[in-house]
Amino acid sequence: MTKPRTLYEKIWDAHVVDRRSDGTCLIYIDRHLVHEVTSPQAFEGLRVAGRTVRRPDLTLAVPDHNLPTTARVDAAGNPIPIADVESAQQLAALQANAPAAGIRYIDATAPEQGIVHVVGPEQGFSLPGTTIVCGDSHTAAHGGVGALAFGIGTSEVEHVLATQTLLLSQSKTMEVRVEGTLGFGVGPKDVILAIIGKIGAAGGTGYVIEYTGSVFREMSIEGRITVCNMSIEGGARAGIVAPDDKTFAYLKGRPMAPQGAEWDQAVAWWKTLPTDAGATYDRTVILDASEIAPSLTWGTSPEDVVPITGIVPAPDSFADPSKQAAAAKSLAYMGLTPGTRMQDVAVENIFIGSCTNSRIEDLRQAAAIAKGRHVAANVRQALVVPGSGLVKRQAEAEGLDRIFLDAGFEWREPGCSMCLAMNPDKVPAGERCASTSNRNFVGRQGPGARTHLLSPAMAAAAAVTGRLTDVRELMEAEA
Ligand SMILES: CC(C)[C@H](C(=O)O)[C@@H](O)C(=O)O
Ligand code: SF4
Repeated sequence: MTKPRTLYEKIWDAHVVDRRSDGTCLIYIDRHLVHEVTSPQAFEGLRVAGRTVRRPDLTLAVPDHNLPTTARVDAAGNPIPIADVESAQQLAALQANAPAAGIRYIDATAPEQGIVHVVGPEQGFSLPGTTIVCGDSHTAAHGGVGALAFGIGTSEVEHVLATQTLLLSQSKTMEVRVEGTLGFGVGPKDVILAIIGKIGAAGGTGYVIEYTGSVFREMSIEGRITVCNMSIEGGARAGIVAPDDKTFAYLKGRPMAPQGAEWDQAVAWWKTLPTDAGATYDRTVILDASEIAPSLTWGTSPEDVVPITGIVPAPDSFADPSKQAAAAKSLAYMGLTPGTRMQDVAVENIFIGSCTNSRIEDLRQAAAIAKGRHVAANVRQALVVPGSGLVKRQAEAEGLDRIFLDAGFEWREPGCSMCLAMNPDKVPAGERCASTSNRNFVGRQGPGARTHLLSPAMAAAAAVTGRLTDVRELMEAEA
């Protein structure tokens, strides 16, 4: 009998091309996603070395980070030039490099354009049991469809373009099990914030996390992608949920998914992937679903998590002296006083978007709160940025754009937007943003910007009240 293995170990073993004496392995890469920020130097490296792209058919390129989210074509249908010189250069490089290498390139003006981590699963490019890389730390998102997916650096991007392989050491395995039923108003974003709050921003270092338990079995694929997306914020190399019937139903018929007999063969293999009974993980962390509240961050690390019913913590409430110092610094940057109720904190900016929370389900949840209400007078920017053109169209078909526009939100074109300050969407210095993105680092949304990470429903609730708000109050009001 073969030794029982975890999901991660099965995918790893299936992709080993060569084992080196030092324990590292050459791993075959099934899928490579490419965006404009981390690819120009990689393509340039290939050119200088006189190398070509080995498997352009396994590579997909789409611009997202540097694109403004305002209209992309003028009234005559011509592309509107990008004002920022560096952004324009990176975008032009991708637009030239990808097609020249025979790589499918989704243009900024195409309906399928979107954030690379939204586009992959949506196109059926990201599949269970595959190894997926991208020069982007949030590649772990694709673990939501049962892929082993992780971010790589620009030199590795070049290596994968040239060889379709990567030299890696195997990670340790961590099981994060959440059993039980999530409470009213609690969703995937609250679950991952609670997990990171528990394990810490470095807690996953050296591990690939498998999310197990009834909460993830019952969770939609969109929700699983949200959870896996933020694995990196818990320090992990990747996060993954075992593929199941929900995964297969989500992927079936997507443009780049296998069809016909190939589909049946693929499903048969995917069904063998879940962790075997008796397999062991290097570490297991257990959370009780009923103890997870609608959550958000107060500081500048994704581990700085409190329930919305909580208060801004005092630095001396932390045991570890280095955490005490970090908390004091965070609070100064965030302009917060210990003891303040989170719900008394006013916000001037709202961002609903990013590869964490810009899929259709996210927009539906935000719209359910925005419906029939209006953005508060003290809120100066309230952006809703769909993760892709296809999400945008679907939302429009469902009338969600009207709900947001009537409520005073802006309805934008797809892209990374205010998640990071690499395009015109920024939070002004000293202002606060209720954001559905995944990073609350100093300066992340613009120099001096103060970020509170939370769910789409909580962001919409903050928009209509003008302060951080327990979404359950607005949901109860509806009932
Ligand atoms: C620009 C890119 C390389 C970066 C990443 O690696 O994640 C960005 O997507 C981010 O979220 O910070
Ligand atoms: S949306 Fe944010 S986290 Fe996601 S890829 Fe873009 S910049 Fe990175």
